[in-house]
Amino acid sequence: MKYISTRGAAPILTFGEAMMTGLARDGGLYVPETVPQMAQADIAALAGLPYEEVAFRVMRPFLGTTFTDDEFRGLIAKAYAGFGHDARAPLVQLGPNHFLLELFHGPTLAFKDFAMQLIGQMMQAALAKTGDRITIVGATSGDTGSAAMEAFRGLANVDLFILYPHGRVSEVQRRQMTTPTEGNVHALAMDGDFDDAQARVKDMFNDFAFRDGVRLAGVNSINWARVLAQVVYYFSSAVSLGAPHRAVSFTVPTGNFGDIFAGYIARQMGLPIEKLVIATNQNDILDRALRSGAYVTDGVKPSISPSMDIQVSSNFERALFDAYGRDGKAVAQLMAELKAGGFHISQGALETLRATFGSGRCSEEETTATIRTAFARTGEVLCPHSAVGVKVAEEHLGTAPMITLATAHPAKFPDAVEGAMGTRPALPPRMADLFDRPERVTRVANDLAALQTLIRERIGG
Ligand SMILES: Cc1ncc(COP(=O)(O)O)c(C=O)c1O
Ligand SMILES: N[C@@H](CCOP(=O)(O)O)C(=O)O
Repeated sequence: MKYISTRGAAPILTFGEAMMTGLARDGGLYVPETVPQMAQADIAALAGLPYEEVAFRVMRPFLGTTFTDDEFRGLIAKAYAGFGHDARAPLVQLGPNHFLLELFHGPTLAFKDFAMQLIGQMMQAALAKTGDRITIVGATSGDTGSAAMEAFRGLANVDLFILYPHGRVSEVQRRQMTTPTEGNVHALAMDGDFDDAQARVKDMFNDFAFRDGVRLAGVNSINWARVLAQVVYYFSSAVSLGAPHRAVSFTVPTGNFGDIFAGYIARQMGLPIEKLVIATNQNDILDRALRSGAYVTDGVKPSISPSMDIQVSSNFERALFDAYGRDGKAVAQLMAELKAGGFHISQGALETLRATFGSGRCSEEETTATIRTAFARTGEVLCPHSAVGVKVAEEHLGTAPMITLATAHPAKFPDAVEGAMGTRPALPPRMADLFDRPERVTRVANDLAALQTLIRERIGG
């Protein structure tokens, strides 16, 4: 199993190498050279299996020889042992043909835990074999950072730096990142928005002297292993609603396009998915791009669903790579144009994208109204991101059952939920003292050289 870059000019890697590499050295993102196919009988056989076994069967073909089967089963078991629901990703019914996939029962209450807990286990296992020490730098709009802190805190051979946009994450998210006491994890509150933070992380990867000097690794969804782990719950949920004998659709609250791209991979593997619907908040660049063909940034607007306040949607590059017939040069050209503000998707590529993806946008007012009405109708308390998904899904209901991804727990965004319903959702008991724990955070400027100096000093390099 080999991995190639979306820009076509980086070394071809194995799964294990791609996981430890993060961003490709030509600035692109790694994707499988060919996507393994799952036969209909093998998909049907997933019905009724524990989540961990589904995870093993779905991901195994992508791994090559990186882990033995026994090792991989052990890592999966450890990754999901701390989840607060036996089903790991339970489905609840919202309406006659509409289901909600609750992805917030992991340790930090967001879907990121599904991949981050596993990647934490896989990276530790890989590092134990080589004896290497790595520096992970990640950008977050709130959830990736908290999930990464939880997965990597206290590890002897990893230093983790998380850049989050100062003042633009919820208080619960911030405290999840600033209250871990372990010395190997570092919360950095940066001037700017998420796109700035993500750009600085990519700059660090593209500075080879720095990258090689600190042994840089990434845990954002630039890392293929992150995307792969998220493919699993598309299978587990679709099968429980009758796949492969019945097709389903998904609506995915979208920002960096990693989660919905995992659904795209599930579809490529053979899971019968009719439509994958991109749901955006007022940062609606992906919805506009799908409608008009113009992918043009116009500045991040802070919203009540802050984790999706993104304009430079990193993983869209992976979808463009396929839509352009896997032409790395064409993708490199589009990404160069994006640096200058935007690009136009060719008519052929746009039609290819539209054959798989639908899209919709949810305003701030609609998000608030959806939290309120969904609770009144179903008793389900939605986080604002999940509400964006539910609102857009309702506009796309068809004959196939619709599964909307509930990407975070409402207690991570108590202000938005209180604004809609008048009551504040409570944190789980294990986090009840989150607001009493001391915070540790460094304010940093949006300045690449200064960030690199800080990281080198902290790791003693
Ligand atoms: C709660 C929540 N919902 C949705 C998203 C969007 O997911 P993606 O960036 O994979 O599109 C994020 C951020 O990634 C998130 O944290
Ligand atoms: N919404 C994300 C943004 C980063 O996305 P990633 O999937 O690329 O890590 C967050 O919560 O940080």
